[in-house]
Amino acid sequence: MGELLGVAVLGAGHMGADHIRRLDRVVSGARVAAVADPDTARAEAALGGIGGASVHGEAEAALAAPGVDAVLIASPGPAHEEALLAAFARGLPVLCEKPMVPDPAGALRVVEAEARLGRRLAQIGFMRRYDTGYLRLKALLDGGELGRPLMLHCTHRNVSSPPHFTSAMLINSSVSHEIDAARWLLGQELTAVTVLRPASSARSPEGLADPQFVLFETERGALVDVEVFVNCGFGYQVRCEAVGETGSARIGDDHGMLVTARGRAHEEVPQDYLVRFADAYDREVQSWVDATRGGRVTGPGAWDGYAASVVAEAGVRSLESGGRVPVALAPRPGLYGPGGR
Ligand SMILES: NC(=O)C1=CN([C@@H]2O[C@H](COP(=O)(O)OP(=O)(O)OC[C@H]3O[C@@H](n4cnc5c(N)ncnc54)[C@H](O)[C@@H]3O)[C@@H](O)[C@H]2O)C=CC1
Ligand SMILES: O=C1[C@@H](O)[C@H](O)[C@@H](O)[C@H](O)[C@H]1O
Repeated sequence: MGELLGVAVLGAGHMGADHIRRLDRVVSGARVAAVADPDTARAEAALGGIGGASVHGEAEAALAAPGVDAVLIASPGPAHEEALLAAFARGLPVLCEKPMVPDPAGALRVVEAEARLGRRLAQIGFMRRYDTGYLRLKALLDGGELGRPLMLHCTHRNVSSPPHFTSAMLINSSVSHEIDAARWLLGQELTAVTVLRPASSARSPEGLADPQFVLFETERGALVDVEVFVNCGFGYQVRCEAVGETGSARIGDDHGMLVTARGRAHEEVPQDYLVRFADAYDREVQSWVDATRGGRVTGPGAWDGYAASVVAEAGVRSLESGGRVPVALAPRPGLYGPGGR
């Protein structure tokens, strides 16, 4: 490694471009060494003239480029397994956007490959673990301030969904964040899932089951409900209320600016995740760079990515059947420790 961690960014779309900007201008200790995207013009545009970075049409070529010490995967979910395994084969540390691998069998292959290496290389991009509100909620829960946790009530609304979005992606892309946040906040595995379909919004694309209502059960009897609505049209809203035996706490109402002008006051509502979670992404990537430069892996790992995929897949089956679907995780390899979350 040179003075700075040389990062290969795979995928230069919305998230990839934002991470390239972040690595170049926000985070310290790293530089963009290579970018791969089948759309090389998009990769060039995302780089926007950043010097010293090579552009490639294939991920493998970026991993092999000079000066690459680590990898940030921001390609679409189905491309993640191949990229993760290629990074492992080269011994490169990885920050992989969620979902780690949408298909649980593929996610398990990633866990097994990392376990065979005998050391952790992957951090998964569940950035809510770096959001100030979520961190405060976690501290309250861990400190026993709310008593034994009984319920989490979650809201996840997007202004609109991208054209390729499917009904399953409301769960395995959007709700994957609540799945990870619930496991982390409660320190419990999710054991069953039931998905209900209210009437779809007339504003949502034809055929998309949107909104959905998702109910998770946990291993110690808590319940987690999630309203997910990805074409709500009115704002990006992510809320979470924890209810315990002795108190409750809610996050997600205090984002945006309070504007007072011409005798009226209104609050600005963020329109997307890049605004709402900007600080969390910054902290996530800085923390990954710092840990990687120190030869460590911290934050959510491959086991968390795998667990999220299994729970999400159970959710998709419940969406299709309308019934309650139990969650069955494979045995956890020793590499991930007994807590694993
Ligand atoms: N943490 C978060 O809040 C968010 C995470 N994401 C995740 O980030 C990832 C990317 O999402 P977006 O940027 O929204 O998608 P996007 O569609 O805007 O960009 C994906 C890019 O990857 C490129 N690509 C396709 N196959 C590739 C391959 N094999 N190797 C390298 N590049 C490839 C595409 O040409 C495209 O430029 C997904 O996993 C998504 O779930 C997306 C939005 C927010
Ligand atoms: O990860 C994300 C997107 O992929 C997903 O599609 C959105 O619903 C989430 O709000 C966003 O954080």
